[in-house]
Amino acid sequence: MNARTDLELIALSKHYGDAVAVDRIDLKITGGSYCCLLGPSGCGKTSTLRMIAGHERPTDGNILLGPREITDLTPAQRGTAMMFQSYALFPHLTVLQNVAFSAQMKGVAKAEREARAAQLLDLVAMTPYAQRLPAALSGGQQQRVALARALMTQPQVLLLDEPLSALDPFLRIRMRAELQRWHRELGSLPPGRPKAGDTPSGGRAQPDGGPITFVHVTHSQEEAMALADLVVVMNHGRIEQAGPAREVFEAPRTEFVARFIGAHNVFDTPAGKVAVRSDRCQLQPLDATGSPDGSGLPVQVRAIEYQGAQVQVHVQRPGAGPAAAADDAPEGEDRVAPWVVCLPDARFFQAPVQPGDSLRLCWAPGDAHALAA
Ligand SMILES: Nc1ncnc2c1ncn2[C@@H]1O[C@H](COP(=O)(O)OP(=O)(O)OP(=O)(O)O)[C@@H](O)[C@H]1O
Repeated sequence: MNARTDLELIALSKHYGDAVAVDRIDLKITGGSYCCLLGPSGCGKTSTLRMIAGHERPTDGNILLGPREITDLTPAQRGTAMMFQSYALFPHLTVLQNVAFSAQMKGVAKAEREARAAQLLDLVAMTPYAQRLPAALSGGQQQRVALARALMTQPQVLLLDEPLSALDPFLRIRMRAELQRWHRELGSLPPGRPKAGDTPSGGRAQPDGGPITFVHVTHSQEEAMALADLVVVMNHGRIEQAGPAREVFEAPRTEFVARFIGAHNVFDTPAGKVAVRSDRCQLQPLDATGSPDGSGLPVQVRAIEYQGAQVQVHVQRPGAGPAAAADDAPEGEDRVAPWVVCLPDARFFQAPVQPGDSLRLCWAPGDAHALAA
């Protein structure tokens, strides 16, 4: 990786009056990687992104891009570009003119800026729409144009604020694959030939057609896991955990991460709280001995959800009423009971269970992952 383009946040904070939106976060994002900032509403993701972009002034801390301190630079000087949630295209300009606009403002010659804009429209598969106005495009098409426009400044870091949230679920999944492909292909694009005087002080983005870093804000764990090399889980302005998607899923550090990333159950044990993946939990007859180490607890089936390839069995402590179950459900999750056992459909239908059945929920000791207190 190109050490020149690592993005580093050092003790970065943002306060709005008395409210602490971002609380002394430290984060290093390797140049060329795909990073997702993930967390519930209000956890400080957008504030962090806006500070990197230069749209929000940090209360404290520093931002480095490669060897450059960019904390106090203007957005245009940083080597970053932001793609906004509302694609904010100019309605009276064609697609090509929208993409070429920033270069036009900098005085880049028409032929040169349109050649670069055409190259980016090709990347996002929008060449046939170059002469259309934004109003004649679908949401997904507008998003592609917005992306091409952000890339026109040849940023070292592309900042994406909930880029898929306005799309329908099918398009969202398609665009996920597209984002991955664009991220991969951008590093191999020729850098273009900006005119002398066209470059911001301190260096030009993608100076050698090198890797581009994507920083993508989302509240969807599924999106983050599908896209990111580096998943950064935030809560109350702090980073709860940062690591590769698989590491965060396999070894959530805290109860918050285990619950937010989903597909985990959290249990109180004499040794402290542990997380166990829902697909590693098992249901046995109540009189079974449980796990080899004797772990496991009596539960009652509360609901069953058939999901095709798998079946989710929602369970709770025996006798706990619906209200108790709802209280136990983690914030932001719509579970009907505190724990979920996720079974392959074939296994479930070999020995189906019913709501009201009393069973033992257990797990292998090696599948229990200790959580930080
Ligand atoms: N301009 C502002 N003035 C005052 N408080 C703000 C401002 N912008 C954000 N906040 C507060 O800072 C906290 C973090 O907000 P931020 O937008 O960074 O969170 P987020 O994780 O991006 O949330 P969402 O997913 O809802 O966009 C929230 O409590 C929010 O209300």
